[in-house]
Amino acid sequence: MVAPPAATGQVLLTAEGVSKAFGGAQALRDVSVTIRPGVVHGFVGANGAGKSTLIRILAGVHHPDSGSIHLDGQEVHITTPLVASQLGLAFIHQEMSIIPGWDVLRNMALGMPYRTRAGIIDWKATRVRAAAVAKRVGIHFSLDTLIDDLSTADKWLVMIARALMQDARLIAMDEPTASLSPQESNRLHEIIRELTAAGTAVIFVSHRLAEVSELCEDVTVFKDGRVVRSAVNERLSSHELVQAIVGRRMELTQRPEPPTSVGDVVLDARHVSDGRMVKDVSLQVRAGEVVGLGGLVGSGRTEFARLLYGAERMRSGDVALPDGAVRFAEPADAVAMGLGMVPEERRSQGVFLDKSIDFNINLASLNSLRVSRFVPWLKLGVGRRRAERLIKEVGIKTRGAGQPVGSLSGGNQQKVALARWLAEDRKVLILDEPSRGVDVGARAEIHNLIRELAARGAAVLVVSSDNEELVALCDRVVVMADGHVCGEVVGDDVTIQAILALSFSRAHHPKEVA
Ligand SMILES: Nc1ncnc2c1ncn2[C@@H]1O[C@H](COP(=O)(O)OP(=O)(O)OP(=O)(O)O)[C@@H](O)[C@H]1O
Repeated sequence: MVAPPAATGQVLLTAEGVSKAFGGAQALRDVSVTIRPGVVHGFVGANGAGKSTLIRILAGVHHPDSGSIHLDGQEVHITTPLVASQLGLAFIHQEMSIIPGWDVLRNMALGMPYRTRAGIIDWKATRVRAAAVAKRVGIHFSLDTLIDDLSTADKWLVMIARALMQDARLIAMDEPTASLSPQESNRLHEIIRELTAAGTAVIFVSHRLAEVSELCEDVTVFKDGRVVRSAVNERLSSHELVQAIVGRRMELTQRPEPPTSVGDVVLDARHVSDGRMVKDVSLQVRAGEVVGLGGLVGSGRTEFARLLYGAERMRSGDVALPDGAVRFAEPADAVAMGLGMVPEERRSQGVFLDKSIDFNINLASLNSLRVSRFVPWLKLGVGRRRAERLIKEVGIKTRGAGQPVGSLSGGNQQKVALARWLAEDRKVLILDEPSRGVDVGARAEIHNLIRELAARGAAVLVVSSDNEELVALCDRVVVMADGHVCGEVVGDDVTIQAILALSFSRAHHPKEVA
């Protein structure tokens, strides 16, 4: 197959007829893509469709089984990440390659040929260049700031600055906005527009189809390792993108049916504070209810959820479950008491990457697999069948239950983190960003599963920065700002506008002294 011709202008890079298999799994089949200079090119597709695999091939991390790559019309063999970098190709992934403990300057300079004077790194010259690049991407903090002290959005800026330090001609960004607030995403979009205006090509991977539609002039849609649509100089609407990705029309944001029966309060948090980010928060969730917790980044939502399941210590306040007041020292205690949780940081807190899907799914419900209370054996066959059933129900794209979670695509790892809590009925589920990185079709499936769990009597608290998700999923949404609960919307009043209005409601109040 020949790369689709760019309708207008020049061509920077083409991949032609690229195929790649991992073991028995065909990740890419005869894929062709054309990247134009100065253009934002969106890569979209379901989880496991092959987007990251193509990017890793361009980055020199994987090698194609067949096919070719041309840069400026010349065939190139990107055998290692160093070759990619020398060719002017830069890559920024979700799990950013920042060096903790280093300052911004050293993180920006990483990977570029250091300027040396008499064999010693010339930090003075490096700093001058870094300062110019930092200004270009709108870095407003000192280059001496410790990288660990930056927000995710600011770390992205540092990564973009690093790419520019290397004079990158193409920057591929894998889900850059997945962890950013709408405001931070808008700022990143502006920077991307400036980069492309100056001639840099950008590959932009995202499951947020509205932003792809707005930002990307060219789009490639992947499905099951193939390209199913290449749009050149043509903006596809969100609906057109959904149709290409899932192969059918789908409503994007619909309110859920109201619950048929809501029971007693199951999770009762009163006056919870951590002395820092969470200030006197009270919230109740009843059996059968899906309650959303919204607010801007930094509002204290995630911190509050982490206090509830024992990942952080409460300074004051009470949390009660039906069996009485609880104060968990660690998440394992919460799990033993019938809580389930999907933490925000999936890769570091949610799943064991080197272990199989089977192991990860059954991890929280090992007790139910014991042959008897007195025998330390497990009914492994039961566990395996349970894992296989859930793989089907949640739609995890895999070769089988024995596959290590680390070799799944990002969105499929998230599905495993969620499936663990579907293995057994949980009284309370706390889900932080449950569909981050999950494709549009699977997202709807995950939402259905969460609603089903609630219908079976679970009390569900969903923390999300994605207001569309809160509208599509929750019966009621509590909004936090500045560490406080600043309001609540219920039923038909749950709209994106109402959540946003509440999120900003404290913005003009003077900050309290904690
Ligand atoms: N290192 C690997 N070993 C085995 N299989 C792999 C490896 N990397 C990717 N795969 C498989 O290749 C397929 C394509 O995965 P890829 O990561 O490219 O998908 P993706 O479109 O980026 O998905 P997502 O949106 O979830 O990030 C998946 O089935 C995945 O399990």
